[in-house]
Order: sequence, then structure tokens, then C-alpha cells
Amino acid sequence: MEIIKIKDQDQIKSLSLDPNVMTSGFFDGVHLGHQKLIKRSRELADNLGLPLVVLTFWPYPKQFYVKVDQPYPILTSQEDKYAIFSDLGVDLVLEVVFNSQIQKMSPQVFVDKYLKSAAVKVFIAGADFSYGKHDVANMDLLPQYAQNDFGVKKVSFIEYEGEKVSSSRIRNEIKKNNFEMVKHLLGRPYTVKGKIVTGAQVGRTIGFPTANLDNSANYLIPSDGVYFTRVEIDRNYYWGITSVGDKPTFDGNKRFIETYILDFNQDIYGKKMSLEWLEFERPQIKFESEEQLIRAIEQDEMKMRRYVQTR
Ligand SMILES: Cc1cc2nc3c(=O)[nH]c(=O)nc-3n(C[C@H](O)[C@H](O)[C@H](O)COP(=O)(O)O)c2cc1C
Ligand SMILES: Nc1ncnc2c1ncn2[C@@H]1O[C@H](COP(=O)(O)OP(=O)(O)OP(=O)(O)O)[C@@H](O)[C@H]1O
Repeated sequence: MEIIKIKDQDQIKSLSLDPNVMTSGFFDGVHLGHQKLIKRSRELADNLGLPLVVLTFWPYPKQFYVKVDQPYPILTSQEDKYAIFSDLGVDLVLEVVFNSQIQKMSPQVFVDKYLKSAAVKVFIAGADFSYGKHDVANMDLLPQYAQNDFGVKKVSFIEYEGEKVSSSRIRNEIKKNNFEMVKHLLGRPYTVKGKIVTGAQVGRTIGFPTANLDNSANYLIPSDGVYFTRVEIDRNYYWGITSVGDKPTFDGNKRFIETYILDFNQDIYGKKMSLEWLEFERPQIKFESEEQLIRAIEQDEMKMRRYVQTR
């Protein structure tokens, strides 16, 4: 699978692409709905004997529509997203640099520059695919902008338990710590990845070493609390207890994602770690003393060991 970054609006034309089937979206999470859409697109492309192109974006277009100062949190990194695309048989990814210029582009110019210039024969997407402000260029209006240059195929929504599978639904379930439901909607467990970095380095030691996850990739992290997790480092798997919070017992003011890895004692600074969220255990507590915190973590560990035996 080839990945081409599209930095300016006339670049696609200069690529002189072969006629293709194209689908498009941000695909955050590459959830079950997205997977089904890509599989259908692949089948269509095979039937027509054409390659499959995914037109996607970076950064997250939602950022430009929802007025927030912080980058919008993601469910999947671009790297992981593209690995799934590749497994699903995508031939080419066009990653368009999304900016306010594209946001303001008229639907017709968008269709001309990004679809027609890419030699699209059939554009296939879910019923809610829209470009620009809502309902400006949606799947029903797209044939008008296509002007018979390409066909448009609308795919009906994939549902789970009677409700549309969507990234926003998955976000809500993560916020509610419903990791089993999230697993069903994603088709895999919710996993965040990042480097292990040094913590506050205040030199305090409570006898529970923790691996701090650097979340500069800006994954959506569950709310403050203590969680049972599964950790992957160098393709080895371990059980972990992850604390998300600002160490209220010590009046901390910085949020950490720190994991105490069971039966583990290695120097792992700088390594990449994957954290799979299994279960919420308890909220963060401001303990009266360090002693009480230590007793609580000992309890956490006992519960985790019991939990592991049930799996
Ligand atoms: C399993 C676990 C549960 C934790 N729960 C809490 C908590 O409820 N309240 C709190 O203030 N800190 C909690 N922490 C964070 C500890 O305060 C922190 O790991 C400790 O202060 C060491 O910090 P340091 O890395 O800065 O030395 C927890 C840590 C772990 C590993
Ligand atoms: N449940 C679904 N079934 C089929 N296609 C879907 C489903 N959800 C999204 N799609 C389609 O997948 C493509 C990518 O979706 P995109 O990332 O743009 O938004 P989204 O997943 O619908 O967002 P959200 O989940 O936040 O509503 C679009 O063509 C969209 O219509």
C-alpha cells in the first residue's frame, strides 16, 4: 500500500493516477462500520478491476469545526490506521493536509481537485459522508457535483445493538469505561501507544515503580482513575495497573498515565508501550498519608491478580 501526502490542491492532478474506486473520511478508530465500508469498497474495486484509493486527512478535520484550543483527541494513530487499511486491501492512501483553506473550499472545487483529478470512477462512502459545512456536499448532492464524471455509491450504516457504530459513540463508551462495548464496536480492544518517559522525578519512592506513558500522540485517555490494563513492550505482554491522574495525595498538578507492571523489573525508558484498557477499578483518591496510598495499591494488586485468574 502506498501513502502519498497531499500538501497542495493541485498535487493530485500531477500524480496522473489510474482510474480507481475511492472512499473517504477520517476513519478515527477504523471501527466496525469503517471496516465494513472499506471491505465493500474493496469488493467493488475488484468487480470493476480497479485499484482502491482512500482519501483521508490530517490533522483531524473535526478540530476545525469544533472550536477547541487543544488538538482533538484520537482513537487511532495514523500509523495504526494505515496498517489496518493495508490489511483490508487498500492500494493507495491520499493523506490530505487539512487546513482552513480546504475547510473553506467550495464543494465543487473540492470535488474537482480531490476526486475528479484523482481519476475516480466510483466514489463510495457511508450515508453521512459530507464535505464542508454540513449538507453542503453530502452523498445525495455528490452526483450533481460529479456531473457524470464518476458514479456515487452510498453504503448503509453498520449498526451494533440497533445503533450506528460511530467514533463518537466509541468516545462516549470510553468516557463511561465500557471497555467491553468499545471492544465490540472497534472489533479489537481499545489500545493507546506511546513512549515510556521519565515521571515527575521528584525522587519519591513508594515501592511501586511505574512506567509513564507519553501521550504526545494525543489519544483519548479514560478519565482519572485506576484501571486494569494489558501492557505490550517489545512484543511481550504483561498485566498492569494503570493510574490516570495528578497524584492528588501529593497535591500534584500534572496528569500522568502511569502503569505498575506486574512481575516486571527492567529498564524500559524510551521504549514504546501499548496499553490495552480492560476494566475500571476505582477512582483517584486523595489519601491522608503515603502509607494509606501504599495499602490501597497493595489492594489494587491483589484484585488485579484475582482478576487475571478469571481470564
Ligand atoms: C495502581 C496505582 C494506583 C494509584 N492510585 C493513586 C491514588 O488513588 N491517589 C494518588 O494520589 N495517587 C495514586 N497513584 C499514583 C502515586 O501517587 C504515584 O505512583 C506515586 O506518587 C509515585 O510517583 P512518582 O513517580 O512521582 O514518584 C497510584 C499509582 C498506582 C501505580
Ligand atoms: N457505521 C457505519 N457504517 C458504514 N459506514 C460508516 C459508518 N460510520 C461511518 N461510516 C463511513 O465511513 C467513512 C468515514 O467516516 P468518518 O470518519 O468521516 O466519520 P464517522 O465515522 O461517521 O464519524 P463519527 O463516527 O464520529 O460519526 C464515511 O464515508 C462514513 O460515512
